[in-house]
Amino acid sequence: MRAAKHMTGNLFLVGPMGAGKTTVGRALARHLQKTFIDADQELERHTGVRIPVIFELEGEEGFRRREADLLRELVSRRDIVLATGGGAVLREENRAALAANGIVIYLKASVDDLWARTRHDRNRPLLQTADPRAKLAELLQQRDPLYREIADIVVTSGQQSVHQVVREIEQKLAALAAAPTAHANTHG
Ligand SMILES: Nc1ncnc2c1ncn2[C@@H]1O[C@H](COP(=O)(O)OP(=O)(O)OP(=O)(O)O)[C@@H](O)[C@H]1O
Ligand SMILES: O=C(O)C1=C[C@@H](O)[C@@H](O)[C@H](O)C1
Ligand SMILES: [Mg+2]
Repeated sequence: MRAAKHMTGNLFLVGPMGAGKTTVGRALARHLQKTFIDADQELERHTGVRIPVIFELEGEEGFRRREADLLRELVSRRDIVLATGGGAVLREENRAALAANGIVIYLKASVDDLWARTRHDRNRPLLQTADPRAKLAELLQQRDPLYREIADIVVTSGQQSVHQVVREIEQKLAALAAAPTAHANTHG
């Protein structure tokens, strides 16, 4: 029998800052005619301020609490493509909610690609350090096992175009649908 997570129509993108969750997620949703939601943008819409301001006022802990509250609500939706924040997998509660309520897609990229894609953007408070490239590498090392833990599909976005990444996701989704139990993670 297909697990409940396969029946929700939900696709959850996880992965580090700059992997392309927002960009690929939007294109994937358009392609599959699903509703696109970006968790970071939803938080900004709810609070009326940018993410660095939430970090400034409430610290990372406050941001994580808001993120977990929002995710709890979003995973109950149906037929959405959700781009999660890069640190959404840190809380066990979030990982369980994502794994149980949709197909989880881990978007991977090398540290060099992540750095190239994030270096000019100042909306990522965790990268406002003396050595943001080293921070990206450190975060990836810490979080890669957490992304993998809940991933049904892993896609490397590397040098591929957004269109190519969407096509690869679509192919891997088809393979998963043909043999869901062979790929299902332990939360399914
Ligand atoms: N496959 C790709 N090829 C080239 N550039 C890409 C690709 N995917 C995303 N980008 C670019 O990389 C930058 C970061 O992408 P995006 O904002 O989608 O990442 P993200 O995973 O959502 O990051 P965050 O977790 O910080 O929200 C954007 O400028 C985007 O246009
Ligand atoms: O990797 C992270 O911890 C973060 C990634 C972004 O998507 C935002 O959620 C925020 O900047 C924190
Ligand atoms: Mg994003």
